[in-house]
This record gives sequence, structure tokens and C-alpha cells, in this order.
Amino acid sequence: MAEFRARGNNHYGRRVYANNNEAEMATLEWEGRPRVWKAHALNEDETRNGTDPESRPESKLQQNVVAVSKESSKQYDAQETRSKQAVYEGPQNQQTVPEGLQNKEEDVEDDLRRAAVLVLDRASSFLFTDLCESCSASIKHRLISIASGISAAEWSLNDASQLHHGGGKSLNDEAVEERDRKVEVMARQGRKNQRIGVVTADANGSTASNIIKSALRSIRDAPAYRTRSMPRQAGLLRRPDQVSSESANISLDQQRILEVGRKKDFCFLDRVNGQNVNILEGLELHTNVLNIEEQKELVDYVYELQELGRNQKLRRRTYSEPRKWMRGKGRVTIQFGCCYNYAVDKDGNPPGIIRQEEVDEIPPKFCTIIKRMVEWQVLPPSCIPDSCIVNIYDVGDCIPPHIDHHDFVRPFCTLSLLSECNITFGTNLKIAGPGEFIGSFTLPLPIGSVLILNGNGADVAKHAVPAVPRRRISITFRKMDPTKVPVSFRPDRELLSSRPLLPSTGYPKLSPLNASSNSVDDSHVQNLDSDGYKFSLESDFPALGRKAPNGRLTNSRV
Ligand SMILES: O=C(O)CCC(=O)C(=O)O
Ligand SMILES: [Fe+2]
Repeated sequence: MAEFRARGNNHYGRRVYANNNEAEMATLEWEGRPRVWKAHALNEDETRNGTDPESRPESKLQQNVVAVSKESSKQYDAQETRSKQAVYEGPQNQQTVPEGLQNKEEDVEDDLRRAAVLVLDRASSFLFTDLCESCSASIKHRLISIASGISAAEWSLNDASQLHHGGGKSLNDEAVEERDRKVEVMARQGRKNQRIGVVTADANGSTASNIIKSALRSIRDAPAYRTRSMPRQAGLLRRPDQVSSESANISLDQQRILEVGRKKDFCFLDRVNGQNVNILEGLELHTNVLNIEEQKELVDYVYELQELGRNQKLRRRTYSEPRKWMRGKGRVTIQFGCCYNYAVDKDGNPPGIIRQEEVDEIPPKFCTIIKRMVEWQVLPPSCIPDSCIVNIYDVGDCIPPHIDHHDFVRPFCTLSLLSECNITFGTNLKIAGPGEFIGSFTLPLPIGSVLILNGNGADVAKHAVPAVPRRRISITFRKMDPTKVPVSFRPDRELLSSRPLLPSTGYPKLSPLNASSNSVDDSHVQNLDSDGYKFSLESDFPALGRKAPNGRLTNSRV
């Protein structure tokens, strides 16, 4: 494969490359566990002129796609194994498809169609932005054909995308129209008793199939799929003649709620004051809360906010960035709703909310996410966030071990964007080097996921994000203790009226410290302090080496 050198870089990990011959190659990449999507396409000039001496343009494109797909599936498999071992396995966490519910052939085809619709519906504009018009049209058409149940053989017979890369001709308006017409006809004909398959004859078709396979993994990753509670053919996914009244009644929102993965049974037993305690009790990981397009929109918006902050167009305490770069330095933060002090500031204010200080209010885009989290039962309506902090991590940035300040009530949550990273938990997190923290339990945070911190998971275990391997953004949403709100604070009444869309399954009531059922020392009466907590709680980021009230040396600082 030809060597490519970087030509430019945009915000969310997309790169545009030029090869040694200066012929352009667009690269679209989106990295996130367990879905890694990449698509390549050569430009028209290169295709027409065959400027690359190594090979015919279409075969080079094919090579790229194959290489990318191998890399994707390797990464996927490694990630999948790692995350399964780290998180999803263990006697109480095992999630297997019961006997008799394994995939049947027709299920596989339904799933393929679901995957194609999912990509077209949720990710198409994000996927195709950097591709030439002709390539994206061709890939999109193959996706449409899979969604309509058209076989690979049928597709390659009729595929007008050959007009571009396969046939070496550029597309004029007439050809585009002709192709659209053919695709429409194929879509109308629907499947013809042939296996759909995702294998395709041309390079754009196989890019489409890589994309579909990734989407398929996402679908099969959703717990609702594993337990078969996910509707297998919602109205959206069927041709109109197949839509039953039952499935047509499922709204897009309801379908999305069913696709949210919810893991609530985290367990790590630690010895705390003579008892075995599940220090992760209260943690919840909700995945697929934001789809790719929504994530992209939010990432773009965060960068806009960062630009405003840099140009001093936000209130003084809203935006802050670390002064110098070193591995393990803090990270850029943008705070809304209240001004939160991580450590004693230069004016002598203690850590916590500074009531006299004003910052900007939560932007409407973030309110939409808060509303969704309540409507989709990620957060309880009793705890609607009224403040948030955006953390922008550069490569190597981290957040040191801490327990979130009690000026914020529980639960609170963190939304992950841009790249996956690990968060680590433990009662005694070790600092192994700049930005390196070792805890008892490490959890990968997929992009688009929301981690809920509550109970022991929020207040007994500390948490830290070790130096991140890739740029990352997180948004921590928290509700302020009503007695601590800034003097200028005005609640958002509309936001406060958010309620779950589906009947509530109830939120767990958590005791301040939950001893595990197999506690070896049940006879001990818990020795709660005046706040009702068994342990003294450290402020978020006490200065390095400061002694915590419980006598332990604290080890955190931003
Ligand atoms: O970035 C994250 O995922 C964690 C952020 C966090 O712990 C915090 O903002 O308190
Ligand atoms: Fe935190």
C-alpha cells in the first residue's frame, strides 16, 4: 500500500491525507469500542488518470479497505476480549444468549437489515462528510440495498457505482440519476429468496459491508438484543408492507431507549473497617445514550465553546486551561451553572461551590441531554442536574484520584465523548507516575455512554482517569446541594419538569455504605458520622500530600 503522510487534522479524529503523488485520499475514521469504522476513497482525478504507479486505482482502494477492515476487526476483537474479561464476565455478570435463542438464519438477515437502517438513519451524514460525492452515494446505495434485502450478487450485477471507481468514469448528472433509479427499482423489488450477505464485489460495496458489520456488532452488543427484549423488526426496519400495527407503534425514542445498554451490577469486594464491602455498589454504565451523529454535534459544540473561552467570550471563571504542558497535567475545563473550586484558589476560597461567583448558564444543547437522561431513565427525576463541567483531555491529560465534592448531591454522572478511556476505582488508588493511577477496578468508558456515580461507587471508592491515550471529552453533570447554589442562580423550570418516557422501573435506594451480603462481619454496627457516612469524604482535589480527615495521606491534585 502506498505511504500516506498527514495533510490536515480536524477536531474529532478525522484526518485528510495526501499520498506521495499528491493525489488525495479521504480518510474517515471513528474510533470507539467496540465499533471502529473506517472508510477510504480515492479522488476522481486519481481514478481517472491512474496516477499511482503501484496499482490500478480500484485495486489500491480495495487493498486499503481490506487492510482497514482487518485492523478494525483485530482492534474490535482485542477490545471485546479485554472488556469482557474486565467487565462483563464473572459469575454474576455473565450475559449469554440462552439456549434456543441463538441466531437463526432469518434472524441474521433481519439483523443485517437493522444494521443497515441503523447506519443510514443515525450515522449517514457523519460517515460520508469526507468522502467524494460519488463514493458516498455508492456506499449509501449499497446500505440501502442491504436494508431492502437485496443480495450481494444482485447488487454487483446492477451496481451503477461501477460507473465511478470500477469503470474509471466520472459521474455526470445523468449517470447519477440513472444509478438512483436502479437503486430505487432494486429497493422496491426487495429480497428475492437469496441470502443478503454483506460480501460485495466492488470496493465501495465492501466499505459498506465493513460499516454494516460494525453496526451489527453494536446491535448485538445491546443487552436488550441479548435477552431478546429488543423488537426484532420495528416499523422503521421493515418495508411498508411488512409493518404490523404492533411494531409501527414503537416510536423512534422508545426504540432508542430499548437500545440503551444498562449495566448496574458492578462488584468489587474490598475490606473496609472489618467488613467485605462492594465498593462499586451504585455505579451504573448506560451505553448508546448518544448516537454517532449526536456525539459529533456535541463534540463540535464543545470545541466552539472552547474557542469562545480562549477568546475570553465566556465569563471569567467559566473557562480554564492548565498553564503548562506535561504528562499528567490537568485538563481544560468549562463549567456551567456554578463556579466550582477544585482547591483553595488565589482569593482564599475553599474547595466547593463559590456562591458569590457567576459562571455561564448551562447551554440549551446540554439541557437537551439532561432531559434525555431523565426521559430515558439514566438519571432519576429527583436528581436533575443544574450544573456541569466539560473536561477536555489532551493526550496524556488525566484526572487524579478523588471523590466528588458533597456540594453536589448523588447520583451524578459523566458522559464520554470523542475516544474511549479507562476510569479506575479503589479505596486506595496508587500513583505510579505522572498521570498513572492504579486502582482495584478499571472500567472502559465507551463513547456515547453515561456513567452514573452513586452510593459506594461515588463515596467509598475514589475514581481517577489515568493519562488518556487519545484526545477525549467528558461532561460531568451534577445537581447542586440546594443550600449551596450560587446567589445568582435561577433554576430552569422546564428542565425540572422532565420525566421518564416509559413507566419507571424504579431507582435503587442506596444506603450510605452497603455491606455485601457475604459480609464476614455482619455483627458490627456501622459507625456513621454526622453526615450519615461511614468515611470522611475528601474534597475533590486536595493538595498533594495533604492529610485527609480520616488520617490517610491524600494523593490528588489537578
Ligand atoms: O472524565 C471523566 O470521565 C471523569 C470526570 C470526573 O471524575 C469529574 O469531573 O469529577
Ligand atoms: Fe469525579
